[in-house]
Amino acid sequence: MSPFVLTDVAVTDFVVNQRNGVKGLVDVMSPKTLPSRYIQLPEKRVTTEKLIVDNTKTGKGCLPSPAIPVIDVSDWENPNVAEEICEAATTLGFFQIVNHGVSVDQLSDLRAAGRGFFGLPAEEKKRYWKGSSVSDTAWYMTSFNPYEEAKLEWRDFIKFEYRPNQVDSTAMWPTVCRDEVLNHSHRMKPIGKKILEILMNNLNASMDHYLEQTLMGTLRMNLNFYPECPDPKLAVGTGRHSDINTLTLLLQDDIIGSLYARYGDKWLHVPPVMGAIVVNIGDILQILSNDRYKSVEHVVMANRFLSRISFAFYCGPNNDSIVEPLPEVLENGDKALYKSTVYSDYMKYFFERPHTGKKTIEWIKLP
Ligand SMILES: O=C(O)CCC(=O)C(=O)O
Ligand SMILES: [Fe+2]
Repeated sequence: MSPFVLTDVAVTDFVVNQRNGVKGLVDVMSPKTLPSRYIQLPEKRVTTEKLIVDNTKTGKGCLPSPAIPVIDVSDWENPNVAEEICEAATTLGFFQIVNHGVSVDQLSDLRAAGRGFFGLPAEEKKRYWKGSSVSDTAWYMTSFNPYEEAKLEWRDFIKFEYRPNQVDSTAMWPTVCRDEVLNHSHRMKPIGKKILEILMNNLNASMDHYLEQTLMGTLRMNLNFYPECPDPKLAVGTGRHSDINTLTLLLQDDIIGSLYARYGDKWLHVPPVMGAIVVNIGDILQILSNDRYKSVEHVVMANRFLSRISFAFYCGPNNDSIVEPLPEVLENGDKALYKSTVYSDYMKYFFERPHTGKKTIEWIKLP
């Protein structure tokens, strides 16, 4: 029996104000039903009728279901690789890559280190709470923006920001995962660069120093933790959003598939593939390419019996970068679809609100 009644006020106080996170709630109170603070409005839930069913397995329907492509990148110079990447970026906005050079063991070590962080005593994790973190480049938080959200997301996370020129910026990162997080970013950065080069090449834009600063001048990583949830159908792990960067390289759990990408008015499963990295296009690539590349909404469901961890490596612009459609994509006389925006303003708009689908990019869309 829970020692407290899990009213909205009590949950907010324990999870947010006392900084225990949703993992703290599960560890200490083991709720048998979903507290109402987490019961999403029906339109925010991902229910089975909104999922795309794989009709190749059921034998129903005549058209095959779309599927997120899995691209073998063992030879980056193979023209098929560029073709498949550009095709996925212009259609589904999501693909997975395999044979990228990071081993299954290295990925498992990262997962173990990430679980190590979330498994720390609450008092230890609280030291990183956003707004009063002991590190100015690492913040721990629950949900997404709990001070603005009507309902909370069933997730805790820690965000790391890489500042290459600031020598000791990682000194205060949690030692339980610092080296693995740093190693992972060193492995992901060249992969992100390769993919961005391919995507820019396809737009006839050359990746000079200036463009590189806009595409990947700032690198960040989110470690997301989704505890077991008493009623996943009513909750959401990460709410509907598109990423506000250029490119995300995501390591998801190797067994539990909880990530869904928008396809029409339905949700398409992004299944776990052994050793794969999920890649998705962010809003800034959609803006730079004037809608040639698609930043696709996605959502993460919670799970009943198992916790899940994911690692999102984000390539994005520097705060003072101006984002706008590239001259190369407007050369043929196309009208710019987005107004010029300073990236820090774009981020502010996103982070000041709850997760709300594609609202941020719509905000700068020209009439
Ligand atoms: O947990 C996941 O699979 C995805 C998380 C996500 O969308 C994000 O961190 O931007
Ligand atoms: Fe995302």
